[in-house]
Amino acid sequence: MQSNTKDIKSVVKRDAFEYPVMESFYTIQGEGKFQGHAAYFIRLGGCDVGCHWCDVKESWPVDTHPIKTVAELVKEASAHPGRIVVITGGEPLMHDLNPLTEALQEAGFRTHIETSGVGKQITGIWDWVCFSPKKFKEPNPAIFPLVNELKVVIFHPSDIVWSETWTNKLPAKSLWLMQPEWSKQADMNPLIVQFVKENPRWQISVQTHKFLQIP
Ligand SMILES: C[S@@+](CC[C@H](N)C(=O)[O-])C[C@H]1O[C@@H](n2cnc3c(N)ncnc32)[C@H](O)[C@@H]1O
Ligand SMILES: Nc1nc2[nH]cc(C(=O)O)c2c(=O)[nH]1
Ligand code: SF4
Ligand SMILES: [Mg+2]
Repeated sequence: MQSNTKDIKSVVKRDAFEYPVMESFYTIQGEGKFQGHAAYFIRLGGCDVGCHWCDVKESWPVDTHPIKTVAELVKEASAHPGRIVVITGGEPLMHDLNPLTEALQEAGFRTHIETSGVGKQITGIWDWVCFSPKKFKEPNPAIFPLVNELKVVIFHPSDIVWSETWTNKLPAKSLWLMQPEWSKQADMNPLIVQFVKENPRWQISVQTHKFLQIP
């Protein structure tokens, strides 16, 4: 009885936990292994990594976005039939993702994250971790054993060589993807195609949602 009361209290507290949310939307995962699958995206505000080619710079401020609770986010996601929730940003690891991911999994969702790995702590319970390291800020090495897919954005030919510096840190089963920076496709695609043909452990990820003109 005592412990039951305590459990209810901790769930109420968890469901009241708050996040800054730039936007949330039901769409098709455009990138990586789950490309083509329906998913609910939650884009949290806040990022201090500073990628000059970032396609969502509006997400960078941490304190200008509407605040939502775990309960509100789970309810919104539950309004759609898809059972994957992708937590992205901004840099989602700026926040404690344990309350949100715990509640989402309890509600029957798969929890996926898009992250640069930059954060003091690696929080959350994950079914799929997409790790996209950046030259502009070192990731927290605690993420390495959790990585399911490495996704390196290729802006310059030197990024192809740099991509290979990450692979030996990651689980043997992880997928290795190169994704052309959106504005550099004409120059980077031929190089990536050539590289993957010669190094078939690697795969290409393109931002298919942008071709489909969906969020
Ligand atoms: C906007 S970020 C948010 C999540 C996290 N901050 C990160 O960088 O992984 C989501 C994904 O988009 C990629 N991305 C951002 N801008 C891009 C661009 N201009 N071209 C290609 N990929 C891009 C990131 O590398 C990341 O894999
Ligand atoms: N459709 C769609 N797929 C995505 N995959 C990763 C995205 C992201 O911005 O994290 C993204 C996005 O913004 N839209
Ligand atoms: S880490 Fe992600 S959100 Fe932050 S600037 Fe880079 S691409 Fe954008
Ligand atoms: Mg995006």
